[in-house]
Amino acid sequence: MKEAGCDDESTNGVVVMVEPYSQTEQIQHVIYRILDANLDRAREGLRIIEEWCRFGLNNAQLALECKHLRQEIANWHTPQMRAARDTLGDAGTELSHPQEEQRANIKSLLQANFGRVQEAMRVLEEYGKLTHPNMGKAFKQMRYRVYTLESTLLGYQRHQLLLRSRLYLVTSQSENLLSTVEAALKGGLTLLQYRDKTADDTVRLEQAMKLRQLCHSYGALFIMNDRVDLALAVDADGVHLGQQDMPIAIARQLLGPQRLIGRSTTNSKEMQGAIADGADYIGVGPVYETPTKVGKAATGVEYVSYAAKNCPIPWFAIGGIDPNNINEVIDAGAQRVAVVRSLMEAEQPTLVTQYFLSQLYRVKANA
Ligand SMILES: Cc1ncc(COP(=O)(O)OP(=O)(O)O)c(N)n1
Ligand SMILES: Cc1ncsc1CCOP(=O)(O)O
Ligand SMILES: [Mg+2]
Repeated sequence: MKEAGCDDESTNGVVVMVEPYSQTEQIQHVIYRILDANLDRAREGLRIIEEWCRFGLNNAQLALECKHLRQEIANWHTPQMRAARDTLGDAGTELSHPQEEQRANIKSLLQANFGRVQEAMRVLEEYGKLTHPNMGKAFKQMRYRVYTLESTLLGYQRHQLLLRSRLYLVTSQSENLLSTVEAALKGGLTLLQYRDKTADDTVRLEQAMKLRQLCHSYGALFIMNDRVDLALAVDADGVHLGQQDMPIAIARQLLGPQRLIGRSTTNSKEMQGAIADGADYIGVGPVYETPTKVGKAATGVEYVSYAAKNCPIPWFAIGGIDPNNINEVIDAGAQRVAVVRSLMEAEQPTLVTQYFLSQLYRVKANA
């Protein structure tokens, strides 16, 4: 800010005090500087997000929304705001937080930039109200568009990762729960379901939270078995629901469109129902009888062949699948499988994961 009253000019030896900037002008100048800095900040953040939508996800629609937002922001950037810029005199240019120097992965890079854009828009909304009657309203609307963009982008990334996942580990109770899961993640696992039918909710919550963090640190998806409430509580990527669990429509209302919902199916009728209800993926089985699901009749590989010909959404053959019969399941048409004991009871879960994946990647994915 210019110091008030310090400018003077000499005319014919007579010192004439130049009218200092009025207080109103000084404040206006400061507001323009704030608006200028935050208009730039919002555009820069959006550009970083746009590059990922365009080159990382090949998603023209999301990239276009970033571009439209950037253009709309640019329309508010007036010459007076640009003229108020004083980079050398800006005490904030040297300030940076250690967290800004590090980004663990794309997810945290995107999160940081969404945060930056939303913060800048909030500043523009508030200070904009002092400058133009419509600026506050315009930036409020844009801020909500950015929230929607963030949630759409997250949902899109989840679906993409689901499509890429060939192996699904469903957990069982184990003293080595975390180390076994981590070993599988090291072998390339990208999809995990936490399943514990008997533990207290306090234990489930604690384990689910740890597993979600672990999965996300490896860039894998984390799904909660049976419980929509726990899925929300630990910010899971989705939930797996059986035929006796909550109806998909209600789960969808609670979870929103961006989280994944899986459904168990044992026959064509259940498969068609799950698809009609909007499941993101289905379980197909138990293919073989299994002590993990006592009393549930095996469907045989015939149902796997039926799914291969008729299921348009991602599906996972499940039930009694192990390294000895995986090729029989693949020959029946499976491209994705889910297992419990084969990994939870493996001596070397990393190697078994790698073996399963090597077999499953031999076949091309359709859905
Ligand atoms: C991938 C996958 N498929 C099927 C199931 C079984 O779900 P459900 O029938 O609800 O039985 P429980 O797992 O709740 O005992 C599953 N969990 N995952
Ligand atoms: C939960 C579930 N649903 C159908 S089969 C099954 C259990 C599969 O376990 P395993 O891989 O140990 O046979
Ligand atoms: Mg269930």
